[in-house]
Amino acid sequence: MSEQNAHKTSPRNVPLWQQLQQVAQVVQQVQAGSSTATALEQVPAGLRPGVQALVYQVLRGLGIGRWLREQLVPKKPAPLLDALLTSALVLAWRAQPEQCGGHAEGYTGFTLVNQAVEAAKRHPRLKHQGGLVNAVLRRFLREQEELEVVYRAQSPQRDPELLNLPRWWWQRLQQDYGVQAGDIVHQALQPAPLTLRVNVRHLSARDYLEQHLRPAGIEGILNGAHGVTLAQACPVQQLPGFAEGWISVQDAAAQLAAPLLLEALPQGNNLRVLDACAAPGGKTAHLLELADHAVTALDVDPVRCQRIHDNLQRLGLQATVLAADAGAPASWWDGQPFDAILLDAPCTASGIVRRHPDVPWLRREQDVPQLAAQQQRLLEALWPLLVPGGHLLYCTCSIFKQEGEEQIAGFLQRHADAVARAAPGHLLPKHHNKDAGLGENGTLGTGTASASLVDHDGFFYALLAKQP
Ligand SMILES: C[S@@+](CC[C@H](N)C(=O)[O-])C[C@H]1O[C@@H](n2cnc3c(N)ncnc32)[C@H](O)[C@@H]1O
Repeated sequence: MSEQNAHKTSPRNVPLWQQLQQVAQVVQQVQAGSSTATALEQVPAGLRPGVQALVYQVLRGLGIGRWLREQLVPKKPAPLLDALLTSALVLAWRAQPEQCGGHAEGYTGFTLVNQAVEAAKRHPRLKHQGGLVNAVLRRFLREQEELEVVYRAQSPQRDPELLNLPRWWWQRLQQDYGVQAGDIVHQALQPAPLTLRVNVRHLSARDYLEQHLRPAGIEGILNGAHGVTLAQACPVQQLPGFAEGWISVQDAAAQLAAPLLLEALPQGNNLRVLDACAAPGGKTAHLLELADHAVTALDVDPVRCQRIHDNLQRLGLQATVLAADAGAPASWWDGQPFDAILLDAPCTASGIVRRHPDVPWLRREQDVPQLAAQQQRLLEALWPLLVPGGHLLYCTCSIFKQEGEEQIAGFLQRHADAVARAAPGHLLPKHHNKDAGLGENGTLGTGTASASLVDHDGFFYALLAKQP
């Protein structure tokens, strides 16, 4: 279920207090280190879409929520009560002065507070805390203006949104991007739209939009060479041609990978292409939609390899799928060099916070150097597998420079036979209809490939040619 429409499919007769109980449960688990997706699996299916929408809204305001809870209840409550109070405070804060926007639309701050109190009273583990929840939230309603003044005064640039990410994250963005950091946070805290990749083996993105979506009453815009971004998200299974393999869900920045690599290759078919970190197979499939090459799709996780199979099957495409560690080629490589390698390396995912607002709260500061070391290990292990004259496209869905620009600068220093070709470098998240003017950034970037993107996540691309 996409986020945008999730609340609309919730049964209207589910009272808010019941949803808030589930929200508190999920937020408690995320605060304890679980991903939102895993925590949502325990929510009854009928409640899940609406609960997900509220949870995402809470996560996008978690910095404010935690601060408010600390002001109002300085001694940290037990985890579930803490999660209920924090969630209710975020939603009520967002509702000010009278009405809550976004996914909790239609609820006033007073309704939210009443329903949060009800959620506590009717919960077996919180029923004795109803009085406390009532007192805390009503005090918030009385004091919210003063609280906002204090919070704003101590926020970087007096902008409360900037602390809706962990402080170390904000500091890293400032270190990497200086004055642009604030814009990046604002873009990252917006919900992402649903973007489709159209399979050009069947039809063009324009034909799909004009001949299939619009006649069905579904509005969208072209986004990049093969992308369509929908005005309103909906379940993809309901879209024309999904079962037939016409479309896949893929952010527009991720759709740059396959064309960037293929455009660097000589004309012809059946070149040996390695997709080294391939699951669930989005970029593998795009490569195969665009060209007839012999693609090996590798992933260390056998369960995720099954998803590559499933995706290729739906799209009617074929690759050799291997479950193996790309960093240990001795265990899987047949000794024949590859003409091209795509390394979509594991990373912090700092570029896709729009879609996964739990990411900043699950990551720890020390993950950045650890993942950078893993990326370096993969680059070093794969470079010898590339034929002289071949190309390696390195990408991550991170905007942290240690995982992008700095990673590649170090690689180029260590490898005299590697040359950086034109590639977008760091792409910063960009929301359609926002004129913040964010675009490419970084010394390695050229920006041409991304010029036609109207909305996309943050990403990094570097294209390396191996000197013959
Ligand atoms: C960013 S995701 C790849 C997304 C994929 N390229 C797509 O477009 O659908 C990174 C993947 O790297 C895999 N991975 C992590 N370490 C790996 C390793 N040492 N060897 C191979 N795959 C690895 C993870 O299991 C994960 O599926």
